[in-house]
Amino acid sequence: MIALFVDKIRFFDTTLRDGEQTPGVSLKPSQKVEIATMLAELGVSTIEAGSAAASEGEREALRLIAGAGLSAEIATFVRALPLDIDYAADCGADCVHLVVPVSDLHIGAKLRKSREQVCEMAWNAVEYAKERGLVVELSGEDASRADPDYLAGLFRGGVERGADRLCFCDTVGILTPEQVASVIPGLLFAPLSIHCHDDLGMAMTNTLAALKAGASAAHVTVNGLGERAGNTPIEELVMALEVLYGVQTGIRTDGLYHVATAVSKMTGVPLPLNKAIVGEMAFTHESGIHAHGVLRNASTYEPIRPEQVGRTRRILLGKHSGTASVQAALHELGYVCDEGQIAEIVARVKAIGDEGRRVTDADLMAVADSVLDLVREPVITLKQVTVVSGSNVIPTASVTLTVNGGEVTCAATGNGPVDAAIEALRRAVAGAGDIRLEDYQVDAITGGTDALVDVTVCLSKDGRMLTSRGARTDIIMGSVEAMVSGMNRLLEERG
Ligand SMILES: CC(=O)SCCNC(=O)CCNC(=O)[C@H](O)C(C)(C)COP(=O)(O)OP(=O)(O)OC[C@H]1O[C@@H](n2cnc3c(N)ncnc32)[C@H](O)[C@@H]1OP(=O)(O)O
Ligand SMILES: CC(=O)C(=O)O
Repeated sequence: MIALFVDKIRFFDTTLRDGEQTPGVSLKPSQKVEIATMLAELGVSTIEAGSAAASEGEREALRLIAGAGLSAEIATFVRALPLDIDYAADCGADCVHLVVPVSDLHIGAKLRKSREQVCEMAWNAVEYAKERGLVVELSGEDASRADPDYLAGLFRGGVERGADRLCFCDTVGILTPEQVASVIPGLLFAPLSIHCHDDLGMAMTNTLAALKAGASAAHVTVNGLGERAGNTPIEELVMALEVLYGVQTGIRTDGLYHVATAVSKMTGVPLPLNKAIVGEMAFTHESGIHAHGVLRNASTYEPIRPEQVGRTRRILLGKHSGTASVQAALHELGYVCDEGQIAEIVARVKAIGDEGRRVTDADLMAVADSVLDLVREPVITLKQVTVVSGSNVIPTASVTLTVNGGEVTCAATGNGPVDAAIEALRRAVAGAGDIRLEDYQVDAITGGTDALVDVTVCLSKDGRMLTSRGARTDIIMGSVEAMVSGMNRLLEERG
């Protein structure tokens, strides 16, 4: 374990300010309130809810979040201007993140002012924010490229005028941990935060280095969202601190995945598959040797338990699978096979993988049925599907199925034709079981508008999950095929 400077680290979450500065991301006030509530429940100390000066919508969000009675301190970004500070106070913020450019580049090229003028602006703003009853976190923007003596003087003067906390911003992500270790100890005139950007992939490393060198708070965002390459991801920092440094962060780690997926959905920024902690593959295993090890003892290939961050382990089948993982999947699906049958099933699973395809549960069941010579009458058969969609109609689908021998016709509307068709299918089988769509993924196997579309769905019934696929040139029929195949498997008698 490496000792950190303070026992209790504060997490200043800026998902709703720097995170929302991710180009193309824009949240409605109601979405901001939803995310702020989740962040407070997670246990962060401060939520930077936005930039009050930016727009009426931002002020509306700030008013709502500040009035929501959350346990976290509510902050807003402000420039060193009375107007911005007035917005913050009038909206009910607890705290201002008062940002002042401190490098000669930013002072000269951007503000076109002198070092002395910027000090004056910063100090006047601190005094004014204190008069308005706000907690002040005085931040040095582009501090990594500032003259350290000038920065120290500006910070010291700010604290003398009432600043409660300070923040060192590595605005363009150019620090090294060695520079952090040398500069941070000279700036501890008040509790100091570190705000890192990930332009060179160093945000996490530099944040940890600052916490070792004397900083007591880390600026973080969910999923590492933020300007350009983003900021330090809360999920990675919290888990690194807990697991590698033995720090009790006070963050409810089992809520991290829920917040990550909710933020990804609301911002429209997908989670990279292989992202640490929250990526889809972070607790998924396919290789035979890994799956075999994990099935005997999960620690062999998992540094932390998935449940610690609100996740579950998955073992996927494909061309890298071995006997142990195929056997475990067959057992889970209720099949009893001898050694020869398993060897044949493993060979056929690998053959599907060699064709470049994912192996779903329904694929495995089809292979197993064929190897075991099991003949199953399908519970449902599709007789027809009709979909209407266009510029002036609500997407509507009707389906006719035979379900356990009886004919059922159902219709539904949806957000689009696929959604309508899936809902119509769900309604048509409702008498046989409540089947829910948990996940829907689509890949175009070839380029162009005539591409073969590969749809994978994850369905659940009574807590049992199952994946299945459909592949057609028509996305609606590919989706229907995946649904019908999966529903059939979920409705079959097991054993
Ligand atoms: C590193 C960071 O993440 S900094 C935070 C970035 N966040 C944002 O920009 C929030 C969203 N921004 C906005 O909505 C708008 O830019 C506003 C409302 C803040 C300002 O809009 P405008 O008044 O039209 O100004 P514009 O965006 O063109 O330029 C920024 C102005 O702020 C000034 N400024 C920039 N930083 C500061 C500061 N810390 N303190 C005081 N003034 C500042 C600039 O000098 C410029 O003013 P000038 O044209 O008089 O020189
Ligand atoms: C303030 C801020 O977001 C930065 O300097 O990066």
